[in-house]
Amino acid sequence: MPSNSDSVKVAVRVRPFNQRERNAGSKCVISMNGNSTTITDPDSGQTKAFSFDHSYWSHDGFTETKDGVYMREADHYADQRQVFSDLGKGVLDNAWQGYNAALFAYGQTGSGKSYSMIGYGPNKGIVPITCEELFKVIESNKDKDKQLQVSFSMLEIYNEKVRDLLVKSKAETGGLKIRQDQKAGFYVEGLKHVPVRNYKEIEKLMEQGTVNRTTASTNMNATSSRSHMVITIRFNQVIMGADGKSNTRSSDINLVDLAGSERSSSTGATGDRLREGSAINQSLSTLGNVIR
Ligand SMILES: Nc1ncnc2c1ncn2[C@@H]1O[C@H](COP(=O)(O)OP(=O)(O)OP(=O)(O)O)[C@@H](O)[C@H]1O
Repeated sequence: MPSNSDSVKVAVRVRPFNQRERNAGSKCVISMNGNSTTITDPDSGQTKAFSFDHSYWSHDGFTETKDGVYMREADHYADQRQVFSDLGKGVLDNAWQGYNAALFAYGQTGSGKSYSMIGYGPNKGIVPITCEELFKVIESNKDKDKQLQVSFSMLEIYNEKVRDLLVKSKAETGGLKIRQDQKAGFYVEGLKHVPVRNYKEIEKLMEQGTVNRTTASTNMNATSSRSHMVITIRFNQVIMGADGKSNTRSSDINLVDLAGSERSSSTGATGDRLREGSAINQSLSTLGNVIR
């Protein structure tokens, strides 16, 4: 990360109630003011405020068009574009300067991670908007001495096993190996990095990967992701020098949609779902330790 910006930024987002919460007559205990998020204990009325780099209110203040687009109606509503402008854009700017960047979506199951990262239907999330914006700039490049190359990979970690989401067949056992190289750092052996020439190609790969990703319905979320997903956009800028030698500036943008933490009593998980849930919770707590 460049030294003139904070190396870590944290944002929270509150989504609208889902059907289950509406049926239960739930009351919203979160309020937001600027970057501050306040939680109120519904019994005692006690409040606790937290400050983040961004607090996004997406609970209400919008209408849904007949095409299914969530449109801002009130000023306080944070739409997908705004979340991209604050978070995805910084990641892109860093990539242009040759820095690696990572964006994680973390939260309880059903809290809206996949919605923010990938999006549903016409409400595109950070990942597709970032890719779209990247290619807009690439396509406007008129510098003949600068070649811009992009490749795309997409993997999931399901029950502690790494699987390439751009490969259709689900290997019964095994999974890809994570290795460490002195120069390249950590990498996944055998993972496909597909060269892409335009946004349409990325969109197609992303659709394919999303279909291959393991999801299932639980009591908490009808479209619950049962795996952690990592999309890597590798961006190379090959710059021709006056001496005829080329210089490559390379950066990886890692976009991570984690599986949600869950309580088996709330998700109603048994069998496979329970096994997945316990792998998810264990790996999230390990990730927490690593970050700490
Ligand atoms: N900001 C939002 N605006 C409107 N709807 C949202 C928003 N965030 C989430 N939703 C809706 O809430 C539901 C759950 O969201 P999502 O699938 O993104 O959760 P998740 O955190 O990825 O869950 P899991 O960890 O179980 O995969 C979806 O139907 C999604 O469309």
